[in-house]
Amino acid sequence: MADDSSDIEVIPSPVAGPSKQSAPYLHRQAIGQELTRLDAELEKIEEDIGKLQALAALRREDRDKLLAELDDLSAPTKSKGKGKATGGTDYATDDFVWSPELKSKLRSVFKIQNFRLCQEGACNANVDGRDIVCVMPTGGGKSLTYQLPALLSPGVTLVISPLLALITDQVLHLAEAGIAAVKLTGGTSKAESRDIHNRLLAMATGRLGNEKEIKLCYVTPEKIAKSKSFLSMLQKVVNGGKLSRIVIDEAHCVSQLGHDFRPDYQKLYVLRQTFPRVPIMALSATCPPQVLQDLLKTLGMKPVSDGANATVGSTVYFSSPLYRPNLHYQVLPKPASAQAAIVAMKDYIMEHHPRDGGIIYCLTRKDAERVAEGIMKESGGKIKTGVYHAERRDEEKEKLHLQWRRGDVKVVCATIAFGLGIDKGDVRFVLHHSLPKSVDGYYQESGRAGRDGKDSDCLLFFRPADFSHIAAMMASERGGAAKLHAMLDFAQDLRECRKIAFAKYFSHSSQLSMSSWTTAEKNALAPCNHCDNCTRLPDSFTQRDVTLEAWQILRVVDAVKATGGQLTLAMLADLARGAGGGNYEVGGGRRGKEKMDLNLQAVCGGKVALKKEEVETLIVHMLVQRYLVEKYHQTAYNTVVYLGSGPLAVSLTRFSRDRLAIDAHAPKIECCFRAATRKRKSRSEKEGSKSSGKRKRQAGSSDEEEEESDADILDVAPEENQHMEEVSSDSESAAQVDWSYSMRDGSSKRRRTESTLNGDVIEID
Ligand SMILES: Nc1ncnc2c1ncn2[C@@H]1O[C@H](COP(=O)(O)OP(=O)(O)OP(=O)(O)O)[C@@H](O)[C@H]1O
Repeated sequence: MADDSSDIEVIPSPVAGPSKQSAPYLHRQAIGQELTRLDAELEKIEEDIGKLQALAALRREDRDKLLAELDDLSAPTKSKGKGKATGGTDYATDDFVWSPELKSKLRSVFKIQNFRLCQEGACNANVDGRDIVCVMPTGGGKSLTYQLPALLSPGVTLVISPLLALITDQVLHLAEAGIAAVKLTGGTSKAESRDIHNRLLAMATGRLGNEKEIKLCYVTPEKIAKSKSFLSMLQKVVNGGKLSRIVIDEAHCVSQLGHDFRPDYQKLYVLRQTFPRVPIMALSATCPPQVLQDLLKTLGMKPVSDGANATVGSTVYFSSPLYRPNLHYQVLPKPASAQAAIVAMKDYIMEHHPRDGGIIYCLTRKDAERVAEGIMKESGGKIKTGVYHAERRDEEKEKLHLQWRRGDVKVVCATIAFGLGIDKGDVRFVLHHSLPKSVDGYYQESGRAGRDGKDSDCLLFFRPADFSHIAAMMASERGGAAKLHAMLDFAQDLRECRKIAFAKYFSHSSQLSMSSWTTAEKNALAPCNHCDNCTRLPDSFTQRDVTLEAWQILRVVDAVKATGGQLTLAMLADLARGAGGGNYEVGGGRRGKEKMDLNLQAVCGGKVALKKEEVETLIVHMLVQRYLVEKYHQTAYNTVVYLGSGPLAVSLTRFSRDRLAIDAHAPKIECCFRAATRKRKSRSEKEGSKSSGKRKRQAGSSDEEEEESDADILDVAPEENQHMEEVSSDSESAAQVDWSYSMRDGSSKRRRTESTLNGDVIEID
C-alpha cells in the first residue's frame, strides 16, 4: 500500500492566482490554465484510486485464501484425532504432531507425569491457535493449560489476572521451573518496567533471539483498561507476530451476571477489537450459562463447540467436573466463646495436621488477627501463623505468601481477600472460623485445599448465633439475604451429602448443569460417602416435629412487635425459653428504653421446651423457610438485625395451639438437632490414629471410632444443659450465662462466660 501510494504524483497548486489588476482577458486565461491543471490532477488521482482499489481487491483475495487455509489447518494439524460425527476436531487426544513435545515438556519442565481431565485438550486447542473457554474447578489445574502451550509457541503469552498475589505467585512458580515470565503491575518498578518493555519491543522487531524471549507476561486488567502506552507497545508486538495468545483468568469477572463482576474486566473487549487475530483463552472456575454468553459477547468470541468435537471458527469449550473427591467436608458446632473456638481449631490442627499447611478463613480483619494470635499462643508457638487481609501492605502480603509457600508459616488466618488463585498445591486443610456469606464463596474458599489432588479437609465451624453478625455485614448486599439463607441451610443440614448439596445449589442458583458434578466414577446425585453427613451415625442427631415450638416463637415475635419491641436472634431465643425472666426491652430514642415483661403462658402457653442451641437452630431454620425474616435497623454505628414474622408465618399462626396438632391444614415443621453426648475418648486413645475425622467415620470404621462423631464435640451433657438453663433463667440481668466447651480436648476445660444480648462474649472465669 505504501509503495503504491508513492507513485501518486501530486501537482502543486499555483502559489498565487492571477492579479486582479491584470486585464480581464489575461485573468480569464490564467483561470483556464489552472482549471486544465486541476482536471489533469483529478484524472490522475482517479486513476490511482482505481489502481489502489484493484490492489485492495487482490489483497482481500490473498487474505481470504489465508483464512481458508488457516481454517483447514485447524483440522489436519494432527495425524489422527479425527472429529466425531460432524467432522469437528477432537482435541482430547494425544495424536497431534506436537503431542510428543507437549508430553515431554510437561514432564521435564513442570515435573508432572500425566494430564488431568481437560488439560490435554485445552493445551492442544491452544497450540492450534483456537479461541478457548475452559471451566475447571478451583485447583483443577487451569494454569497448565496455557503455561505449557506457551513453551511450544513462538512469542509471548499475555495473561490477564485479577490479583497481585496471584500474579506474584505464578511468576515465582514459573521462575522456579526456569520459564521466562514477567509481571507488569502497579508494583513493578519503573526500571523493571522499562526493561520489560524494551525486551518485548526487541522481540517484536526480531532483535531478540528465540531463546531469550519472554514466554509469559502477566498484567492486571487495569493495565489493559487504563494504560494506552501498554496497548500501543502490545500493538507493536502483535505487528511483529510475537503475541501468541491472550489468556484471561477468572474470566467470569467480565459479566455483571456473575458473582464477582469487575468493571475493568468489561473493558477487555478492546483486546479483540484491537488485535482481532490473536487467539483468546478465557478461564474460570464457575461459569453458568448466562455468564458464558455474556463473556463471549463482551470478549468478541464466537459461540462455543465442544472440545471433543470442535467445529471450524467456533470457540472451543472445555469443562471438567466441579466435584473434587479428595476434599472431605465437615460442619462442626462452634463453641460459644471466642476463646473456646480458637482452642477447638488449635486442637484440630495439632491432632490432625501438625505439620501441614492450611488456611483459616475469618469474617473480619480483626477476627483474622485475633485467631492468628490465639492459635500461636494456645499451641505454645508450635503452629506458626500469619495474618492476611486487605489492609496489610503489599510487601507484607508478599512476604507472608513466600513464608507460607516455604512452610515457614503453617497457617494463614485470613479474610476472603486471601486465596483467589493462590498456587499452593499442598494446602491440607481449610477451616472456616465463621460461616461464609454464600455457598458460592464457600465452594471457592474451601476449594483452595488439596489442589494437588491429595486428601484434604474442609471444616466449617458453625453456630446459629453467628447469623446476626454476618447478616448485618450483608445488609447492603443485593440478594445477600437469599445467599446467606442458602449457606445457613447448607450448614444446618445434618443429612444430605455435601456433594449433592453443592450440586443442587449450583444447578438451582446458577443453572449449572447437574452433569458438572458427574465424574467417571459417580453420577451427580450419587453420595460421596465420605463427608460428615454421609458418615454420620443415625443416633448422632434427631429429627423432631417442632411445629408447636415454631408456633410459640412466632407468637413471641408478634407479641413483642405489638408492644413496639424488637428482637435479635439471641434475644428471641432467650425470651422464648423464658431466660432472663421473660424480660425484654422496648422503646428507645428520646424516651429511652424500658423493660417489659412477657407473659409466656398467656402469649404461647409457656416456655419453648428446647435447649438454647436447639432454639437457635430452629430460628435459623424458620428464617430459611421464610417463617421469619430479617429486619435491618441502621444505628449511627452499625446495623442491627432484628427478626420479624415472615411471609409464611400466618400459615402457622392462624391456628390456635390446640388446633395445630389436629388440623390437617396446619403445616408441619421438622428440624434436625445434633445429639449431645458426654462420651469422648482420652487424648492418648486418639493419638493412635492421626487420620482426619471424616476418614475415621467412613463406612466400615469400628464402633469405637465412630463414637467420635461430631456429637462428642458438642460434649454438653444433658445435666449440664439443665444447669445452664437454670443459671440463665435465674439471671437478674439481660446478660445470660453460658458454658463453653472445648473440642477433642481430653482435659475438657470448661469456661464460664457471660454473653451479652448483642452477642459479645466476656470471659468471667
Ligand atoms: N496434571 C496435573 N497433575 C498433578 N498436579 C497438577 C496437574 N495440573 C496441575 N497440577 C497442580 O495442581 C495445582 C493447582 O493448579 P492451578 O493453580 O493451575 O489450579 P487452578 O485451576 O488455576 O486453580 P484456581 O482457580 O484456584 O486458580 C498446582 O499445584 C499444580 O501444580
